[in-house]
Amino acid sequence: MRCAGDNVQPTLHDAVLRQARMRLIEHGDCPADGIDARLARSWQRSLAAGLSPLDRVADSEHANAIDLRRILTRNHELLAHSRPVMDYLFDQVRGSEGMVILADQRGTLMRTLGHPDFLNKAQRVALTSGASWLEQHRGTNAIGTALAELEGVEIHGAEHFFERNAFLSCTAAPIVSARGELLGILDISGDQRSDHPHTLGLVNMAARMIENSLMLDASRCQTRLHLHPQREGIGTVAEGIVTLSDDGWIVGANRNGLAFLKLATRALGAVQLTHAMDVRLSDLLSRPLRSPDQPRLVRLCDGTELYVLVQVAQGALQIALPALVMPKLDDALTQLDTGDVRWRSVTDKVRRVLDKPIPLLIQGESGVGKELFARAVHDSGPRRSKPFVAINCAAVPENLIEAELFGYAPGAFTGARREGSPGRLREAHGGTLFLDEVGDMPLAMQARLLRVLQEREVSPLGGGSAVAVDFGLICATHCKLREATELGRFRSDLYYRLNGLTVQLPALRERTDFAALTQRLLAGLNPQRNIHVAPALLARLSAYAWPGNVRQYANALRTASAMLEPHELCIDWAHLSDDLQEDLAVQAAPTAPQTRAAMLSTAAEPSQNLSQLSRTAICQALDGSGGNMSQAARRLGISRQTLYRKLAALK
Ligand SMILES: Nc1ncnc2c1ncn2[C@@H]1O[C@H](COP(=O)(O)OP(=O)(O)OP(=O)(O)O)[C@@H](O)[C@H]1O
Repeated sequence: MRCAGDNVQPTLHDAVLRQARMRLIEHGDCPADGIDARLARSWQRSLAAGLSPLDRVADSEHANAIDLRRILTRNHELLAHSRPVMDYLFDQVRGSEGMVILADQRGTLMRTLGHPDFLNKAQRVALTSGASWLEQHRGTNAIGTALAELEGVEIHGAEHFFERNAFLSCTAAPIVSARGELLGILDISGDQRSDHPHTLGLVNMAARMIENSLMLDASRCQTRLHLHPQREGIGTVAEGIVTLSDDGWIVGANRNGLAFLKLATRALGAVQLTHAMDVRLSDLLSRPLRSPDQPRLVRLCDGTELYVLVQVAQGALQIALPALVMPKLDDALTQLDTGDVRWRSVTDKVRRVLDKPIPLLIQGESGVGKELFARAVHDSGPRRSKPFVAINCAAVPENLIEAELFGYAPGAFTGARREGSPGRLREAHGGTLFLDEVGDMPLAMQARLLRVLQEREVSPLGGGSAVAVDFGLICATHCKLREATELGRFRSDLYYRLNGLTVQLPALRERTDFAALTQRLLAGLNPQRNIHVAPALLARLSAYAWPGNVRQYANALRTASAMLEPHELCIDWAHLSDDLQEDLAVQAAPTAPQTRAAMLSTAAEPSQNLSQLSRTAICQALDGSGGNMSQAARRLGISRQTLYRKLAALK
């Protein structure tokens, strides 16, 4: 077995391998020494999955046509960017009767290109679209083992766990996104007699080409840095690529980008470029205006020199070059933007209507920040010096909402203030009226509101002359208002009046800026202290579903911050409340480090319900601690008593 980064070494000596294999078949165990450590780990994982070298694989490990179509649709971008590279790769291996394979992040084969002579043999061992090549289904194999080890691997002949795969020689490399998420696996397989020592290098390079192509496509509207220690390295497959948010955070990078800047994946979204490079952002971004296409020499903070070619996005110019281009755009909307793609696209749309009399309808689950966003819209627009009046339509009792909104004349009803009330709509005059949970407004009130919006004047309850009002209108709802109109719960004429521009804020579990958002929340909660979350915990938090969205997460961080000793700056398991610890523990504890996307997609698998996930996590923790209950409980982050309780519930 050879792995990425290894010097090309001779494969395992045949005799040692044969002996180890005999032991595997005859005694069902794997020798601790003599064979490559990664191979031993993989054989052990295969044994732990209950496989035996002479097994046949169940047909159920093959996606049906509908599932396969779903997988292909979900991965259409990966497939599109892989296609030219796979075709090129196939040209290179055509002579050696091999095949080129693309699998998704769960090891399901999505596209195979093969020599007709070899395809027949491949079909017999299910090297065909739809088949799962996860280690737990097919034992040690390049695709499954590359997924488990998250690096490029070669598996030759008898190194395969299943006897029936021993005629194969396979080489696979992971493909990861600019945010470090595992996207899929690229593989070259062939007859083991035609194995070539350079295949691992070829597959690794092809995977890098696919990653770069995906990244360049996805970052068309972002500021991008192309880096290399040599000027001529820029533009080659060996270049580093880094993307920046408009205010200078490093939000994406290919592997070489991270390596050149000496950063780990967890730095994405959490580190400003100026912390990695000894350069001012405005200086770096102004240079391309003067001399486009000219790389410049830049020093990292440790003195290392790199050539950098900058491709500037429009927004970044606005942020970084106030004097050169336009006034500084550091408003409330910018401050809320921590790099999530959907959040940013909502912000961009809203900016276009900021100074226009177009009502805004904000949709999103409870706690995603709809009111915060509405306030930021107000604070960033031309009405910012006038009042922002927020009314929660679900919270005001139905019999009071009319008086609350429209005001009333003196003595209009029993219990009313003697001097009357102007009502919240008039309070909002000149500024912005924010109607939260507008979908919960009683139908009678909807008719009155519609009249006010049409006539632009308010008549107080109990008489008095109508008063002209002028306000910007922002509404928010956690339900889809269009559906409420179809059910007759919301007037469609009012819906069309409110719905000038409708935007949907993403749920926390869908956001791609978890690390940056965490830093922003922590900075807001603890302005005097530079508190951060331990990287392993951050990965678990980012994989959690957060049903209460940012509200729930901000509260969890507030509590955890309060648990820190005065000298502590790092939030870890021990600082979380017990219920959150338990919630995090029941989400699957992966055997290999997985990324947020991989974990989310595992969580989204309908066949894996919560109790199955809980069972998996507990079994893995017990396995990993050799049955030691205290150790397993610590791994899961729960008490020993809770572990006993959960085990009893599983029986
Ligand atoms: N991007 C963010 N940065 C900082 N805090 C946030 C962010 N988003 C939400 N919050 C915090 O989360 C909490 C909920 O936000 P908000 O009230 O705006 O959500 P909402 O979507 O209007 O919720 P609901 O639908 O339940 O009214 C607030 O305490 C807010 O400060």
